Parts: sequence; structure tokens; C-alpha cells
Amino acid sequence: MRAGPVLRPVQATAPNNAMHVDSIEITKLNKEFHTASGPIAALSDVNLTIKEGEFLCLVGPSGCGKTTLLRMLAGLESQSSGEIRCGIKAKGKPLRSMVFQGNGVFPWMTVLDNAAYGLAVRGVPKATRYAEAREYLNKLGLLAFQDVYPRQLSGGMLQRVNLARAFVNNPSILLMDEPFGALDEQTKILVYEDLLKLWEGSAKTVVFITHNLDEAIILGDRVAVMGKRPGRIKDTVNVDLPRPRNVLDMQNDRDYIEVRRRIWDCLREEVLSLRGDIQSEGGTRA
Ligand SMILES: Nc1ncnc2c1ncn2[C@@H]1O[C@H](COP(=O)(O)OP(=O)(O)OP(=O)(O)O)[C@@H](O)[C@H]1O
Repeated sequence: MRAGPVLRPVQATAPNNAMHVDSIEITKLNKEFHTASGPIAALSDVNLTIKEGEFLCLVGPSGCGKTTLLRMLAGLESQSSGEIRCGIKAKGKPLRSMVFQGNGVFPWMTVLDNAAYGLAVRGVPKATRYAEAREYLNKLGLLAFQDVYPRQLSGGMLQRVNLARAFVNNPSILLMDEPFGALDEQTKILVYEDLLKLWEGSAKTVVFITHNLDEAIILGDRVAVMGKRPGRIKDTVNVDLPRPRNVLDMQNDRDYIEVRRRIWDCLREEVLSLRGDIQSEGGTRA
């Protein structure tokens, strides 16, 4: 039997005298998918606390369950067992928003309507939602494109529209699944700067999936490394590099190089082990 609501507010699960926590607490979380060819264990005994306002990056080998975990945080997937408790308050705004990989904008809407979409869904009057959307489009250098349709924009601009939409909606928690995976290296640097500019001082909690270690260190306060499937949190590494961050300069910093080495040491074993599994499965089949 599957457990009930996935992301429960702390008040709903804790007794009245329990200490309030401004965090997301994931405890003994397991997820098994039931498929026609049998059960697939996606996550096993995941334990992690994410502090309010923290920018947490999640890395791990392919198929280890990163997206599954994020979807559970978003309330899009239920757990098989274990618990996710959320003490972060929505304070009159949406609790969480999810930003997916690639181009998530609606092609039939202008840039302005895409940016204002979350507010439109929440019934915010047109004048107000347009004013708020324009403020973020301006911050992201997109105001001149407000009446343009997505097909006229580059990949980097589309991701900036995605960022505008996420921040205009103003959730307490932002869940991002490899949003910049398809961008070229030069565009990524600019989009990292845009995201950091919007996030710093916003007090939003961010959980950000990436395969790119540099991206994780440039953006994150902490990097959680997952083990191969069934995924678990193998280790977390603090990124104690000062903010605001200079995306290019920080990569020459000795601390940056040390953090990168620590994350890679942790991840390398998992990637090698996964490669061994795939090779032996191929050998079995052959
Ligand atoms: N709806 C589903 N039904 C069955 N199996 C699923 C489902 N969703 C995910 N899986 C399986 O669960 C495992 C974890 O998948 P998930 O997409 O969460 O991994 P991931 O770490 O995000 O992968 P990647 O890094 O390649 O994007 C995989 O083996 C995947 O095939």
C-alpha cells in the first residue's frame, strides 16, 4: 500500500508540541515502480534535510532516481514508504513550482503571457500580473521581447522566459530538473548569472538536478550526491564559496577545485559501478 499525500505540511503530521522546522525533511524514503516486467526499485532509504532558503543541487549517475525524488517533492509521485515533511510556509503564495528540462514555454502564448502564466492560473488580475511579469522580464533583459512568440527566441532566451515564469509565480520552493541541460556552454554562463541574480536575496529554497558538476558548484550552497539505483543520498558536500558569485572567476579558486574533487571522488565510484553493471548485463545477454 502506498503512503498518502506526498508533501505534507509539518503541522499535519507533528503533534502540537513538536518543534517547528523551516526545512524539508526526507526520511527513510523508498520508491518502487510496478511495471509489466516486474517491480523497479527507484529509491531506497533516502534521508535528507533541505534548509529553508538553501540552494541544494542533486547529482548522481544516470537512472539513480533524481527525477523521481524531485517529482515526489513536487507532489507528482507518491512514495512506497517513508516520509517527506515540509515545514516551509507558503505565506500566501504557491508552495512549490517545478521547472523542467528544455523548452517548457507555451508556443501559442507571447513571452509576456508565458511569464505571467502562473499568476493567471491563480486568478491575479491582468494589470497586476502583467506588471509583475514585466518586472522580471526587465531584470532578464527580455522586456523588448514581451510581445514575441517563443518560436522567435533562442534557446537561452527561452530558458530566461522559463526563469521569469518561475520567479513571477513566486513559490517558496523551486524544483528544477536539469533546466539548462540543452544549452551551449557560453549561454549557460549567462543563464547561471541570471538565475543567481534572481535567487540571491529571494529566500527561495531550490532543489536543482544536474549532471554537470561545475553547474552544481557554481549555483549550489550544497551538493547532494546520490548512489546508483536504487538511489540513496551517499554524501552531501558544502560549497562554502562566497556570494554573490562570479561564475568565471570562481572556477580558478582553490576551494572550488577542492569541492569539485570531493564531489567527483564520491560520484566516480557510483558511475564506475554502474558501468560495471551495464557491462556484466551485456555479457550475460551475449
Ligand atoms: N513511471 C515510471 N515507471 C516505471 N519506472 C520508472 C518510472 N519513472 C522512473 N522509472 C525508473 O526509475 C529509475 C529512476 O528514474 P529517474 O528518471 O528518476 O532517474 P534519474 O536519476 O533522474 O535519471 P537521469 O539522470 O537519466 O535523468 C529508472 O530506472 C527509471 O527507468
